[in-house]
Amino acid sequence: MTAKIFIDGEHGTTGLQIRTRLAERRDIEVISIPPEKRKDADARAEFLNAADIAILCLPDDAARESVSLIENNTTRVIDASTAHRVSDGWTYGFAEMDKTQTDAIRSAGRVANPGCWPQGPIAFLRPLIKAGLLPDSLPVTVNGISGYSGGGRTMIEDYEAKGEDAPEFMPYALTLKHKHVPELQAYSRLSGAPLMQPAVGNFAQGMLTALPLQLGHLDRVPTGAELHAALAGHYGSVGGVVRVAPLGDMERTGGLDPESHNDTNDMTLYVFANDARAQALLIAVYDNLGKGASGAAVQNMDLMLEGRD
Ligand SMILES: NC(=O)C1=CN([C@@H]2O[C@H](COP(=O)(O)OP(=O)(O)OC[C@H]3O[C@@H](n4cnc5c(N)ncnc54)[C@H](OP(=O)(O)O)[C@@H]3O)[C@@H](O)[C@H]2O)C=CC1
Ligand SMILES: CC(=O)N[C@@H](CCC(=O)OP(=O)(O)O)C(=O)O
Repeated sequence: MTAKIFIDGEHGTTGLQIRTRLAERRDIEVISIPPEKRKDADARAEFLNAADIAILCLPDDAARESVSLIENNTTRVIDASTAHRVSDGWTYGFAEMDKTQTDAIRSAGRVANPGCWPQGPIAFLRPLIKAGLLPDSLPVTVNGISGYSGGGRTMIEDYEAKGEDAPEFMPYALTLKHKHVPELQAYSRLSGAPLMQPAVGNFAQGMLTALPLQLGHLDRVPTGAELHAALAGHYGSVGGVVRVAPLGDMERTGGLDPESHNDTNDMTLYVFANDARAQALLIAVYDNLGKGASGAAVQNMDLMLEGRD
């Protein structure tokens, strides 16, 4: 039977992107709530309970409300918000992070779609810690830049109103309490909280995340080639959409254009290193609305459909 998909928040930034990605699909039926009823809890409950998979593209509180409105045990959920990413009973929707994660998503009833910022750092840290090349106690700082669509409708309207007067590069999360720190720590398997220093740029879409690593204090310092080989081995064996670029020995590269992966679900991991100084720099490039949000949601939906009885 054709699976019924309900996108709660279909008219927002993430929801619209998912709608577009599903537009040509004939193997599923997207059931859409009339726009004027999109905040009517009774109407949402009806659609949520009629769906085989509900994809929540809502603010956190509304996402929690949607889950509470589901009264059956047949509607499966993908939540794109931050509400359930480290909650019991939820499967983290980053398929490539472990060999077992794809199967876990296939059979899950509740999938938390990852935040855009943590995905790059987790893509590096989880396999490297697992391989024993980095300790879980490593002090980690993440920086990077995202297009303004990462802030949803309000930020998009704000940047588009300012046009060229909007700041080109604006660091934020200055309280050092960014909402993605808990999932980044949990799924990287770090023992301490990473320090996140995100920034938003005056471009709509696309992002990169960077992990500069000082490794000189480690008992055993991994070389850049070892870090690269471990990542290439991991992503070569898990399948999926994460690709490892050849080991970088260059002053600069156009591959690090944060907009270069726009409208795809791809992620490319770059490793740069100065072994003599025991330093490495790990950079991930992806689309905040692709692998960072809507692309990952569709990837997770497809895995869940494969896992249907
Ligand atoms: N943009 C991005 O890059 C990413 C976003 N996310 C997450 O996805 C979720 C959606 O974000 P995004 O699409 O950017 O946000 P938007 O603000 O663009 O869209 C949110 C949508 O939800 C609707 N909405 C708000 N409150 C309610 C409610 N109580 N009941 C029903 N609908 C409601 C909004 O309607 P209205 O506009 O009329 O208020 C809007 O259509 C958020 O949790 C966000 O953090 C995750 C990863 C990346
Ligand atoms: C540029 C910008 O503001 N980006 C958003 C993150 C978008 C995102 O991933 O939000 P979720 O946690 O809902 O997944 C921020 O840093 O708050």
